[in-house]
Amino acid sequence: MTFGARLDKALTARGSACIGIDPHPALLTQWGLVDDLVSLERFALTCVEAFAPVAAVVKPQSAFFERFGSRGVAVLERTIAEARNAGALVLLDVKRGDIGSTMAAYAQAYLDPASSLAVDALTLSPYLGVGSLDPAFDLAAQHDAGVFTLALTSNKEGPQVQHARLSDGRTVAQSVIDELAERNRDAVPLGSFGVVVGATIGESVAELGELNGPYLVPGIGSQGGTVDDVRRIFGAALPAVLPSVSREVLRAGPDVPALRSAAERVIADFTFLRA
Ligand SMILES: O=c1ccn([C@@H]2O[C@H](COP(=O)(O)O)[C@@H](O)[C@H]2O)c(=O)[nH]1
Repeated sequence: MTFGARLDKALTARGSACIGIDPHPALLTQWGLVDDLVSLERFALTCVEAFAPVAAVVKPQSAFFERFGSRGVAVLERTIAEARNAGALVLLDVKRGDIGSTMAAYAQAYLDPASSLAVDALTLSPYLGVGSLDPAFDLAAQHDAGVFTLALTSNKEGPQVQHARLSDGRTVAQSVIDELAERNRDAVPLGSFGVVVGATIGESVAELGELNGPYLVPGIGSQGGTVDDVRRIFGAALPAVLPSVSREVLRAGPDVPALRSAAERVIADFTFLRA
């Protein structure tokens, strides 16, 4: 089954929410942990226990694992494996992007099922040109995995690049979405090639109705984005929206039932997406 089909099924069964696993140093401290590898593992596996049985998607942020070097990456591998075993789709937020020949190696790392870092989907950055990501798109298609390519990010610096206009008048963000839409053409019920559109973007400078793929929507909660922002930005595309929340939920830890309740509140807030 393609990633798009698996995601569609998971969103129907579990509700539309992606819960982030972001072991920020400040959150480790707030949880009464210290900033070390043992705490990283405790934090990540507590998140898996709380979220993976109920959330459609969990999203580990690779940076917070990589900062501990190879042993942090080993914790990430265990986090990915345990979350998938518990029934969640795992979307790794790692924002890779490089020239095509190097991109092929990144793709192998995250999308080849034989890799210890293999995930259901990952995030990609298109700013070496969307075509440079083709090796990842091709491997994702080969292994029924998914990708989410940055289009309109939630940070305030994004518009400088993403709102720029091409010679044909389209914004850069629109051109990214259009290339992914081409990859999703004819996919049923949902394509596997998603884009990232933040809840904090204000008015969209891109047409969001034609992707036929999922929208990963970060920026909700700690960055100021709201449920109403999501409703306003996406219009007819709302059923394909995957809202993503990290710190707002993680602050409920380290108690597993409290973390799960916080995740379930996010799921409940977004039931309207597929009502
Ligand atoms: O445009 C983007 C793309 C990715 N992110 C990532 O999502 C989470 C957001 O965390 P919160 O605590 O919910 O703010 C984080 O991992 C970012 O790297 C994003 O925020 N915006």
